[in-house]
Amino acid sequence: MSGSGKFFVGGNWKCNGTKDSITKLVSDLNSAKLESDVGILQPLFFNPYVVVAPPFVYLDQVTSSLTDRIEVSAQNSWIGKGGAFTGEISVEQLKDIGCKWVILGHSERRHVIGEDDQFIGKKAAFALNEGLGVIACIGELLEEREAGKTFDVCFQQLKAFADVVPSWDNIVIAYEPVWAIGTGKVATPQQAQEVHVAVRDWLKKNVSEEVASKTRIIYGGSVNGSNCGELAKEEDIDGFLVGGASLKGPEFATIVNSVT
Ligand SMILES: O=C(COP(=O)(O)O)NO
Repeated sequence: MSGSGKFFVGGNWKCNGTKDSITKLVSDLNSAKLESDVGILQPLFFNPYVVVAPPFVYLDQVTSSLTDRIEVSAQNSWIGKGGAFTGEISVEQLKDIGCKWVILGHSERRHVIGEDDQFIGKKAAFALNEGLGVIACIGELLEEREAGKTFDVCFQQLKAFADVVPSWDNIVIAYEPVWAIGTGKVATPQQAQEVHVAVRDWLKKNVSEEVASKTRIIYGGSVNGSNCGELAKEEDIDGFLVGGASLKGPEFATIVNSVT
């Protein structure tokens, strides 16, 4: 744990759920025992910072029913002010319904939808300027890792953020190797730690020592209630961005509490 004090656990629900299933998931989360409950002073110190990211259509349902121990994130946002942009959701609309965060640059936006580094970077800059926190995703494809290009790819994606963001104060970096997402093939603690160290070192060399030390770098890719403990022990793993396991309230609570 190196980042700014608090372990950060995000739940990326992706394109999953129905009104009923999300009502049940929210109920499970509201009744879960989370380490962050430990005393009101706890949030000032080392404890999980918890965020969940529902699909757009359920954001209002979740923000209006979820315990205030957990903050809500969008899974994407538009690159500028609202207006004639059919199908897009603006940052001001997300803030209007109580969103505090937005996930940007997720590999599914990069490799399924086709968003490029610069487009993602500009979205992040706009969201940050408008007061949302950004969970900035980076990560390599299997063939890129096998070609020894993991660091090159991650640094290129990082640079696209660094070139345009106004500040790093409200950014959490999520390292999510694409080959580990949804595959059950979780990175080993050593594999994840190696990239997290390289990312922190890149921040130190290209942004500042202060940003490098305070920015939380979280891991995503097949995290579950069984493997989270070993991963959480790594010095530079500051939390998780959880996909599939975040759709199961009790298991997500286990992951949140893995920091103890
Ligand atoms: O995409 C992910 C990880 O998904 P999984 O946990 O299902 O591998 N987080 O944003």
